[in-house]
Amino acid sequence: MIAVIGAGAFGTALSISLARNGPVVLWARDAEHVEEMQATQENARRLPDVALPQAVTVSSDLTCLAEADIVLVSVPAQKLRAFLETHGPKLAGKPVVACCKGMERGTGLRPTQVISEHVADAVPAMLTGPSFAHDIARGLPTALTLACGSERIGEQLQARLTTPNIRLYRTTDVIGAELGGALKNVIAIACGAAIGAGLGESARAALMTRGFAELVKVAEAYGAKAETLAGLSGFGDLVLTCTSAQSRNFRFGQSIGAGETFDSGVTVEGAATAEALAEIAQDAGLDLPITRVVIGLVRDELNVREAMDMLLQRPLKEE
Ligand SMILES: NC(=O)C1=CN([C@@H]2O[C@H](COP(=O)(O)OP(=O)(O)OC[C@H]3O[C@@H](n4cnc5c(N)ncnc54)[C@H](OP(=O)(O)O)[C@@H]3O)[C@@H](O)[C@H]2O)C=CC1
Ligand SMILES: O=C(CO)COP(=O)(O)O
Repeated sequence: MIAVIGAGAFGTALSISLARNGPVVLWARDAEHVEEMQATQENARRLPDVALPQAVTVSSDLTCLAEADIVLVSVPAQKLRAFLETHGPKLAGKPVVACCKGMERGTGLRPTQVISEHVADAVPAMLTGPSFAHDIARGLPTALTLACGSERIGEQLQARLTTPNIRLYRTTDVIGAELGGALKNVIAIACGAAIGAGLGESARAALMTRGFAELVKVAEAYGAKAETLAGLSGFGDLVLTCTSAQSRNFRFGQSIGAGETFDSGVTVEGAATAEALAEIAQDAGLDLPITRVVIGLVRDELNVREAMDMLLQRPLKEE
């Protein structure tokens, strides 16, 4: 059986799709939330208007993990450590698939590194790529990356987690898959801010392209492979997130650009990841101009016009 930790939008969507292969248990920390989902067969708080199939059992009791041979963890990257500090030992020895996109503030660690710190004999893997929760839950076609350092376990996970509407490509480049997914969210905030401020589609294309160059610079410095970054988990997800108003990171940027408020309860991974990235970039001697302006925008230390001037007035260089 497959267990999914975290009944957010993504965990719920993955459970719905995986249930087409067999039984799934979806764990949520809040017993009241679980009761609501059981009563209505829907996760109205996080993924409204999609029915939970019978093959999904919703529970707030982690003893369900004993029966699971694969565990997907779908809590936000900044919340992963808190979950594992309490419950990590229950995952010992199992393949644990991180489904979150981010870099931890204060440590700069990737989700699979946080898992390895807290789960004994962990076999960490990563599921990432261009997909909105609602698309997956509605059965629309998607293609994602499954990254696992072990070729053998990666193949097993690829087979078990492929569903009728999720086609999985496999890689052993875990670093590349994780960093692509984390960093594209920062660039999506920049693109959203440009569009929200009315700077136009040419500005968005420039930010996506130079943002991708920034993503590649960081990820290669940490050992990622160029082909992973050019694939679904990097370029693919950058395109989706920077061009769709379904993206929360993009919408958050758009609200900054338009001078509007944004609901602080909405998960926006790119804001914390930009800060984490700046912390590690300084130590690694990396110059990340787009990340820098995103931090300025998020902290409200810059407006969009000042951010654009900062980017445009940098010394001229070769592409
Ligand atoms: N939504 C999407 O389209 C996609 C999301 N992702 C990634 O999935 C990850 C999760 O996002 P998403 O599901 O959308 O987020 P949501 O905001 O919808 O849900 C977050 C979930 O995490 C739970 N949670 C938070 N902290 C803890 C904790 N300490 N212990 C246990 N559970 C916790 C929340 O529980 P509670 O409700 O009790 O607060 C909630 O169920 C992110 O990294 C995101 O980038 C990836 C692809 C697509
Ligand atoms: O990662 C995602 C799409 O692949 C979801 O993006 P948001 O978190 O910006 O909504």
